[in-house]
Amino acid sequence: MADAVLVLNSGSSSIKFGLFDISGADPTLLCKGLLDEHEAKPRLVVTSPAGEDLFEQRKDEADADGGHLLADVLAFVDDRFGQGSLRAVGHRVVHGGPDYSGPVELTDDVMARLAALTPQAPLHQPRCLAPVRAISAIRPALMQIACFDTAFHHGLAPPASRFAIPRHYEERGIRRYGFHGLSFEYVAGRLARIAPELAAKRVVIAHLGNGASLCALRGGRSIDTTMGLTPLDGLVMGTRCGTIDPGVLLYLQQHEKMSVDAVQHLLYHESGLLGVSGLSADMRALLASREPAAREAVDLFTYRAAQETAVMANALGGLDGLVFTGGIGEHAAQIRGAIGDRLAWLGVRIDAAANNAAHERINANDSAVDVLVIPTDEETTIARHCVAALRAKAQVS
Ligand SMILES: Nc1ncnc2c1ncn2[C@@H]1O[C@H](COP(=O)(O)OP(=O)(O)O)[C@@H](O)[C@H]1O
Ligand SMILES: CC(=O)OP(=O)(O)O
Ligand SMILES: [Mg+2]
Repeated sequence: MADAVLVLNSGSSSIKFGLFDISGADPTLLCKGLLDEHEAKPRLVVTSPAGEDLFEQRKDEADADGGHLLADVLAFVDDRFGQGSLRAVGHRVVHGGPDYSGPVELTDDVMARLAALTPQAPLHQPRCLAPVRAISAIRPALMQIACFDTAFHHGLAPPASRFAIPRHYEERGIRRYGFHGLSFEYVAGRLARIAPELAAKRVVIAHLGNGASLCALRGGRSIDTTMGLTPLDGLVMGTRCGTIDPGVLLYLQQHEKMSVDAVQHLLYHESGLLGVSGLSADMRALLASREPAAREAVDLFTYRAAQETAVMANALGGLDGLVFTGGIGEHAAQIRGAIGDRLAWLGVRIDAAANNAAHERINANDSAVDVLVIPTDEETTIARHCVAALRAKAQVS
C-alpha cells in the first residue's frame, strides 16, 4: 500500500482528477479521470496514465455537488490501492485573494474566506469549493489542501498589480491578482529543466485553453499577467469576453436596462469565441467551420493574443521566449502559427513543419525568439504542493 494523494482540478464544466503515488522523489500518476456531474446522467470515468479505460460509472440522477461521484472515486481508490493509502486530497482553487501566497489546509475558517471570494470568480470558485464540502462529509478526517491559481502571481507589484481607480479600493483587495498560476508554475518548472538559459530570460507563457491568459516571466517569476481581479480580463476566451471597455458595462445597464446578473452572464457565458462566432466556444469546431463568423472569431482570438503578448513583452523589456500551453496552445498549430505571424515584428519566426508536428521547439533557425510548446500539468503541480504540505506536517517521510 503506497502513500497517495488525490488531486481534483475543478473546471467550469467538469472535474478532472489524478491519483498520485507520493512515495518517490516526485509524485507519479497512478490513474486519472473525469467527473461529469452536470449531465442528465452524471458520469465518472477512470483511465490509466496512458489513457486505457479502468472504470466507468453512471448515475441516474443529477449530482449537483459531485458528492455521489466523489464517494465512488474514494471507494475506487480504497479498492484498487488499499484502504488508508490516501494521505490528502489536493484541490485547484481558482481564487486565493490577498491572503494566500501558497497552499493551505482547508479548515472551516479558510473555506469561509474562500467562499467570500466567489464574486471575484463566480464561474469557478463555487465549483472548486463544492467538492471540498462533499469530501469533508464523506471523510471528515482526511486532510484537504487548497492550491491557488492566484498564488504564482502573488509577487505582482505596482504598477502591474494596480487599477487606475481611487487607491482606497486597493486597500479593500480590488487589485489585479492573475490566474492559471498552477499551469504557469508547471510550465516554468519544465522550461527551467529543458532550456535553463532561456528560463532565466524574458519569457511569455501563453496558456490558451477554455480560459486563457498570458504570464510575463522574468527569472522564473511572474511579473505581469493578463487576468486581473477576476478571470474575465485579458484574452478572448471560450465564452468570456476578455478585456473590454468598462463603459460597455455601464451602457448595457443604463441604456439596454440589463440587470447586473444579466451582464455577468453575458460576459462570462455568452461572449468570447461563442459570442463572436454565434456557433461554438470550442476552437476545434471553429477551425473546422466554413462560416465567416467562425473565421472572424478565430481572427479576433489571435489578434488579441498577439496584442497582449506585446503588452507582456513590454513589461519584460523585450522577448526571448514564447511558450504555448493549454488545450489550444498545445494542439492548434494554426493558432500558434497565426499568433507567431502577428508577432513577426518582434522577431518571432515559427517553423511550419515543426509547428504542424507540435515539436517541443517550433521556432525557425532565424527566429530572434525561442518558441516552444510545453504541455501543462496542473494536477502534478498540486500533487507536489500536497507532498510538501504533508512533509511540513511530518505526515509522510
Ligand atoms: N486538436 C485541437 N485543435 C484545436 N483546438 C483544440 C484541440 N484540442 C483541444 N482544443 C481546444 O482546447 C480548448 C480547451 O482547452 P483546455 O485547456 O482543455 O480547457 P480547460 O480550460 O477546460 O482545461 C477548446 O477550445 C478545444 O477546442
Ligand atoms: C482561471 C480560469 O480561467 O480557469 P479555466 O481556464 O479552467 O476556466
Ligand atoms: Mg483549464
